[in-house]
Amino acid sequence: MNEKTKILDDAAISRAIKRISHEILEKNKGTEDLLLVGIKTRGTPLANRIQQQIKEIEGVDVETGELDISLYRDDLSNKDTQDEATVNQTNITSTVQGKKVVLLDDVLYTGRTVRAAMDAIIDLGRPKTIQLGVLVDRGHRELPIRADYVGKNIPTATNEVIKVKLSEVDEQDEVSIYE
Ligand SMILES: O=P(O)(O)OC[C@H]1O[C@H](OP(=O)(O)OP(=O)(O)O)[C@H](O)[C@@H]1O
Ligand SMILES: O=c1cc[nH]c(=O)[nH]1
Repeated sequence: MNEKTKILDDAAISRAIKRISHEILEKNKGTEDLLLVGIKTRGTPLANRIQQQIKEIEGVDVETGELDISLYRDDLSNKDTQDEATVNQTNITSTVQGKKVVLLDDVLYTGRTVRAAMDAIIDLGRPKTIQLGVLVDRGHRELPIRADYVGKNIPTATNEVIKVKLSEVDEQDEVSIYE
């Protein structure tokens, strides 16, 4: 698989995260009852960076949590492959009851990971709302799911793959498209 185009560099990723942080505050009219939940792997640093931004803007430490969801997809280019997402681990120490939960992930594609994440949250209690923020929306949804906050919409072909790198996990911040 070869890198075709670099879509976002570290400055662009940083700007997108700052914008999303402001949008979360605007939509929710502040920080009250917010709970940021990162979907592993790279949704976790995304949630932490947004938490840091919100702290800088509002001076408030918003609660965070983490979900580990595996997607069993053997071949991204094979449309007939049966994908299923299962929750491996839930690391959410605060209650979700009455919270405004913001799920955060690096890439939104079929929507199956987010569907599993919503099921996991609802198993824990009744949040007031569940919202979704992603760094990249690459299209090709298989479920009626959309993101409330999007870093960048990147129309893709099904044989392409979006790779997000974040320095907490990878050596650098970068979003590229591979073919
Ligand atoms: O909308 P979907 O079709 O569910 O795809 C999106 C998911 O796929 C990727 O996760 P991946 O399973 O590659 O795990 P990783 O984040 O740990 O690399 C990505 O990080 C999203 O969580
Ligand atoms: O292209 C894709 C599809 C799902 N998940 C990714 O990280 N990239």
